[in-house]
Amino acid sequence: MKELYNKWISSNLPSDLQNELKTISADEQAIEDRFYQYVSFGTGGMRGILGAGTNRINIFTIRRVAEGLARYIESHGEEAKKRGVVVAYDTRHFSQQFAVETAGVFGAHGIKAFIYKEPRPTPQLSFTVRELKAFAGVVITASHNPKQYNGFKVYGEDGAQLVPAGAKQIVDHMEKIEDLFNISALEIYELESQGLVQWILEDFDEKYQEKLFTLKENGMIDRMMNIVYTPLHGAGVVPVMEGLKRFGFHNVHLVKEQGVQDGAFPTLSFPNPEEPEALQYAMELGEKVSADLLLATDPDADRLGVAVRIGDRYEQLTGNQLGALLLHYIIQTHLLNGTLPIDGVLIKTIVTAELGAKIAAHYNIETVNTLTGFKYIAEKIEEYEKSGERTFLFGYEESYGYLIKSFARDKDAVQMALKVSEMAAYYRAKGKTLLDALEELYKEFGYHKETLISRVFEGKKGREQMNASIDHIRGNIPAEIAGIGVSRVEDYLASVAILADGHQEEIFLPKENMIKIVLENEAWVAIRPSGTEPKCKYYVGVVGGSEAEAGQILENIVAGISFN
Ligand SMILES: O=P(O)(O)OC[C@H]1O[C@H](O)[C@H](O)[C@@H](O)[C@@H]1O
Repeated sequence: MKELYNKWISSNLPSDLQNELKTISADEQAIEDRFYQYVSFGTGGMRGILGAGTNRINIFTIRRVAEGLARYIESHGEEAKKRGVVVAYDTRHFSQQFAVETAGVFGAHGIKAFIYKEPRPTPQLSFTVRELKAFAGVVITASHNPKQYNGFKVYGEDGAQLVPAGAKQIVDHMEKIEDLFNISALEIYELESQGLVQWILEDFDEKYQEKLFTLKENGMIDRMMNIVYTPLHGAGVVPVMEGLKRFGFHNVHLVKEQGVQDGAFPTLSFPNPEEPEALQYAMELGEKVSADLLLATDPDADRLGVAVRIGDRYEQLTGNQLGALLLHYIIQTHLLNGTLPIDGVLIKTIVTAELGAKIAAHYNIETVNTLTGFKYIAEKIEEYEKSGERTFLFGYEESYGYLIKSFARDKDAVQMALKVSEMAAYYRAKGKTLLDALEELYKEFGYHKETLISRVFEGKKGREQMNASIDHIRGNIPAEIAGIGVSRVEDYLASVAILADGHQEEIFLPKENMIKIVLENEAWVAIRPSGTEPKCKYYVGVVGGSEAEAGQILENIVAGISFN
């Protein structure tokens, strides 16, 4: 470890990295943490803490992944190189610099880069890859992680994040790179003079807006809806504000403090719309202006958080709730317009609640479940589009990711900010809030309640402990939880589901270290290691005949799970 450290500190490093390494010269643990591995390439590409070392995000580890991707593109021939790569970035520290660095590495391979001049959302990048028929896409972002993080997401030619098979090829190329201080990268003036870079912005803003506008449904809806929007210092601000205006919403209030693009995220510690803290400024402004609806997008605007006014306070919706509401609304508008496809399909992840699936079934719409990660939803969209087998209606996951129109192939918080506003206005015109609409769904399909419990397992040792803990669960499946019998156990690593009578069914999904236990009362518990954070995630979902009953069942099940 010390050898690597010495190699780094004696290299020509930018001063911030040099200083960081100097200050930890006597701290073995800090050195080990920075050098014991390369930042891994997981669920959403490469994501990690900014700083010096192989296990940090810095220009060298960025060049390494860019080089791996460049070699992967090269392996697909001249045509792929010419089609090039679209590069976008969010507002984080170093995001723009890393984007330019990435283009420099591509340039050294003769691969053309189309770079956004300003921070733009991840779904806009996805759209642009498709629009330009580029071979790949990159977004420099760490999504909703805190300010200390950054990362590198990779997109394929269909505009979707790479699934493991593609990612593995890039990792194989990365592993063959011997010296990360020796990766060639062209300077920007060289890229420009050789025609290897094209800056993009307004044209694609406009094209994206035109596509977004296709989401707008006709009909009389209440345009006076009072909306507060916060981009949480991120890239959502331009397209969301413009899109809302074009949709006809004029009573929109931007949270000014968080409308400022700033990678320090000075007003909050987690720019994650799942966190109640992320909506705090929006709630304060909402109270001042009496807003009906609060919207929050994360720094790369792929996730959307929503809160609804109830009396003198705001209630935040969960991803499961908003997903179910959106699906129901989409189906209703299709029914009104007579456009509901007979082969329509809802795509959701296995850790997403079943309310959406029940609504879909009620309207004879099939639900397809995928592994966790929007990339798997996108993979299915592509598959159905190519085969013509089914018509994509809606895709969503509990972690605040949703997509309606497939011009983007990642969760799109911009599409959703517009659609949720339209949906809220539609209900408002009927004298209802989104919470009223949700209550109606609960009455019809049962009160669904979910929770997510995370246990942190830091470092190398932590990962081993976490895997051991999941293995332990796998080997000791209980016969009941909180007195309720187990009816089905799904082991996604063994690709098998075992029913209470011992009957077995094969699971046709890629293997993943995940277990789902389904109980006799429709409740379920799923356990999986996070692919983006050092955490083990326990997802729990229940159904009850009333809000109180569902709450009680949930409480009992959580108390009945043994977290060893
Ligand atoms: O649960 P993790 O592996 O940490 O991933 C966290 C989230 O990352 C992305 O946003 C994926 O699209 C989600 O499906 C996933 O829930």
